Amino acid sequence: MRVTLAQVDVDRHEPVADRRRRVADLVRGRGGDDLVVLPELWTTGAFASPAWREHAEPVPDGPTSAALAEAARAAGVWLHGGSVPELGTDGALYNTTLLFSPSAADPAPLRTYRKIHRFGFDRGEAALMSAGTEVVTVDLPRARLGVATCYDLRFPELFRLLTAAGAQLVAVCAGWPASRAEHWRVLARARAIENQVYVLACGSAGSHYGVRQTGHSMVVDPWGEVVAEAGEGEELLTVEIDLERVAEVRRTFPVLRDRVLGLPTPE
Ligand SMILES: O=C(O)CCC(=O)C(=O)O
Repeated sequence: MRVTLAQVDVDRHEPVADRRRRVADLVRGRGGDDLVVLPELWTTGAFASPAWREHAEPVPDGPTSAALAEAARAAGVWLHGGSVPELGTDGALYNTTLLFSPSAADPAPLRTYRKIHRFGFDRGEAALMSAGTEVVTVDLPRARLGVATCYDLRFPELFRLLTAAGAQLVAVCAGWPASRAEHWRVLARARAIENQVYVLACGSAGSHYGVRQTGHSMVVDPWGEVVAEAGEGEELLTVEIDLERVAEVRRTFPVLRDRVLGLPTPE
């Protein structure tokens, strides 16, 4: 399975509409991939709280959903479209991941995940956005993908629920600050090791609203090895994933079977 993490530079000086076009073009060029993953809140920037409401969009009737759905179909790829500030029908804002199937004939061409753990303690996202409540997995043609966003990475119980729901890969879109780059690296590996899943951790590049981004998107295998890692700038990180590796690690080192507190063992 060929996966590309698109570590987009989210510069506040690039107008949102221009970046939307640029990213849709980038996706359109990814024919041959099985899955493309974008970062968190890449239209505005993950720390651009003053701009979120202005650029919030309804889902699925907003401009980013339309542009990405078209691009995913044109490229014939599954697309994890990172996340956008969603304007809910209740008037609230959500940090919402958009996942597109390449087929318009799919009965559910767009699935969504609203970020559960909001960052900022009592400021920023935690104050301005509402929390999602649903744990989401999506069946790709050859694998079950779990979905998490940025700060969610700090909550192992979410990843355990995704694993119990059968996820073999977990995509984490992020806008992780460079000041905590080491946490990004360690937590992505920890979530992969403890759940024996691939972690596809896609961050953004650049600097916006005074927050320099970590970059360093990475693909971590179910043994915790970093199989590919980006630098700090905008970059496409493409990697071939061997899904057999999940079964192999779980078979040869069956730690998930030894859990005594809680959830059922995944298949
Ligand atoms: O947990 C962190 O250190 C960063 C989280 C974050 O930036 C976010 O969720 O937007």
